[in-house]
Amino acid sequence: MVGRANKPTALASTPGLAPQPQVSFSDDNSRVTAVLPTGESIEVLLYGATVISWKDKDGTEKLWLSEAAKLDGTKAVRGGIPLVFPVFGTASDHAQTSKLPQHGFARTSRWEFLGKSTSESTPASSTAADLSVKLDFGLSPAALDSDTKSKWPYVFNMIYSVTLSRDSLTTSLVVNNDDDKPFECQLLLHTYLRVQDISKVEIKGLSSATYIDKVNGSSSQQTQSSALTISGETDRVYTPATPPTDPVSVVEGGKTTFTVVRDNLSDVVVWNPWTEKANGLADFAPKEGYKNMLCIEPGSVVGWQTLEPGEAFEGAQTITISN
Ligand SMILES: O=P(O)(O)OC[C@H]1O[C@@H](O)[C@H](O)[C@@H](O)[C@@H]1O
Repeated sequence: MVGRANKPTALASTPGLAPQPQVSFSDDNSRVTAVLPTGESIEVLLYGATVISWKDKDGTEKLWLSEAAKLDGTKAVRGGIPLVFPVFGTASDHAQTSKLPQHGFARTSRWEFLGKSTSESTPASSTAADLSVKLDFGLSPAALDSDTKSKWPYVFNMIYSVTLSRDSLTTSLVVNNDDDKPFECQLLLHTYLRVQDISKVEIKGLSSATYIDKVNGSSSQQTQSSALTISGETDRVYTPATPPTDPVSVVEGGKTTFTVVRDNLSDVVVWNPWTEKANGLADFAPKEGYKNMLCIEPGSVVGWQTLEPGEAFEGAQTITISN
């Protein structure tokens, strides 16, 4: 455990040198916040290691968080970036995870804050160094309740790293199998992006990708023919054929607002509940909020990752904003 502090603190600068701009930081034992000297900020709940806020230098929120989201640890957070592990949705036909609730237990477990670190980079366009901050969180069976442990009795260890830079947010999840038997898992970064007006949004980078449409319940694969627009309930699991480094971008009113680059995550879920589904979700508010959100969820959810004893799987996303 590193650096518990109740009041905001600034990370130390090098002794003997003029004081440098610093990252300010606070940890009140239920949420961790970090603010770059240039104004960008993030806030992460220990419950679920859920990123609940990401603001740019002007204080503009980039993630959508429901006004009715429970932040007290009684329910998975509706908004931000909940973590899905070890099962996406429910999987009654998959023996190892069949007893687990929807989207598994990572988003409803209390994670441990492991520590923070900063790094500097000098962009080509500037001589001043930019700071970024990385926050690390950990989860292992020790933090699970006995009911969850009985439903998923594997010894594992996960590290989730959240890195805030001036124009981007990277979230990276590493799963280690510390057991003496293999286990199978799925994982997903369930990112709720904030948009101004969903009717003006186009999602690019999925053209020619195959997908399963969960709204019509069909298990047959379809192929995306052009940029995707959202005009009704949308719940699709895409598996782009392109390398995962090819970005998925969100374009609003003709301007690219988010670019999502995946690392080692082959699938992308696109979800918007639209009117009826949003009405049915007690923690979704305001009910018109579906117009201001779009879930772009990089993951590994089609099929299963098998981890042998001692093996690890790492997947990450980097979301870049254009101002
Ligand atoms: O209400 P939950 O459990 O947070 O899930 C929200 C949505 O999450 C998406 O990832 C799923 O594809 C949807 O089917 C689901 O409705």
